[in-house]
Amino acid sequence: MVARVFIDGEAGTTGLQIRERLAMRRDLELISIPDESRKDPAARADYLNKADVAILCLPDAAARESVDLIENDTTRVIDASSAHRVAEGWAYGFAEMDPDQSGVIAAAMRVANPGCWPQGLIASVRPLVAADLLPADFALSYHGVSGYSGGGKGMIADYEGRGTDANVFAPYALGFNHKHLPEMTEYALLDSAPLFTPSVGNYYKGMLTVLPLNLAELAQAPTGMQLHAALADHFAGADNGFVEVAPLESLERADFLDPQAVNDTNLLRLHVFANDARAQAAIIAVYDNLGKGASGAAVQNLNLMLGVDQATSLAA
Ligand SMILES: NC(=O)C1=CN([C@@H]2O[C@H](COP(=O)(O)OP(=O)(O)OC[C@H]3O[C@@H](n4cnc5c(N)ncnc54)[C@H](OP(=O)(O)O)[C@@H]3O)[C@@H](O)[C@H]2O)C=CC1
Ligand SMILES: CC(=O)N[C@@H](CCC(=O)OP(=O)(O)O)C(=O)O
Repeated sequence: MVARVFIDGEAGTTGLQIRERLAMRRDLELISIPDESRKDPAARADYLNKADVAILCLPDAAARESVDLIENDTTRVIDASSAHRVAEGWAYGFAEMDPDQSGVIAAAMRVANPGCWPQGLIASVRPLVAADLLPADFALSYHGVSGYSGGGKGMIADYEGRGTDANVFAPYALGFNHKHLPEMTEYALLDSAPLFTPSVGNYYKGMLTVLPLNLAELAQAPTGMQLHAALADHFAGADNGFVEVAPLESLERADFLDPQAVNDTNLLRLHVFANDARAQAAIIAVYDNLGKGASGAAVQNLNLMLGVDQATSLAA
């Protein structure tokens, strides 16, 4: 059976990228709403209800509306917005998060695609808490830089309008209340939210996140080798995994740490750096905000839900 896939919000940044990634697929039929009715709830309801899988690439309120417009019990949903990431009845769409998470996604009717910032944190922290190397109440800070496409069409137009006059590096969320905090706390297995200071750079896409670890605060500080081994073991077992762990390093400079290093792929690459004598370490994640951070992850989840092999179908 050829699955019918509807992208609600296909004219947006994430939606367009998903459409491009699916354009050559013969195992599914992309059903597209006419441009003039793309914001008409009645027309959207029609497409949502005739789709086998609906991928929501919308602001949160519109994504909630789409779910309410589904009247049957057959349309499966992948929501790229942050509306349902900690909601009851939704599977969290980070397939490599746990060994059985890809199976949970494969069986789900409702999948919440992860936020771009949470993925770097969850990949860096969850395996360490699960392995008892970090306590759940450890005070963490987390920062990083994202290309401006992370803010969607509005931010793209703003940055491209200002060109080289736009800030090269712009910290934000300095009210310390970013909307990703609940999702980060829950799936990184933390007792409370990290101190999160994201920033936007004046380039289109690609992310680099940093989790500094002041391990001297722990009675039993894990070594860099222990941190690295826990992450490498965790992600070595992931089915269809797109998380890679680079070799353990202790470097003054690392030119390969470029937020754009894995653009146009679905990879999330983790790097571990440590100085055991000081009991200090940092875990750095590099990924494409429109790849593993959004559209690539949505296609990965779609493949899991349709039982399609990632290697042959996820071109990126
Ligand atoms: N960009 C990224 O890196 C990431 C984005 N996401 C999430 O994905 C979702 C989409 O983001 P993104 O693609 O960046 O955003 P964009 O602003 O680029 O696209 C959103 C699209 O939704 C359309 N839209 C808005 N309201 C409605 C409505 N009521 N009915 C139908 N369509 C509507 C917009 O229309 P119009 O074209 O007229 O504005 C636009 O085309 C968001 O929830 C975002 O938070 C998640 C992870 C990363
Ligand atoms: C650079 C930038 O502004 N990024 C967005 C997050 C993009 C993303 O992850 O989207 P969701 O919010 O749907 O998860 C922000 O921080 O709000």
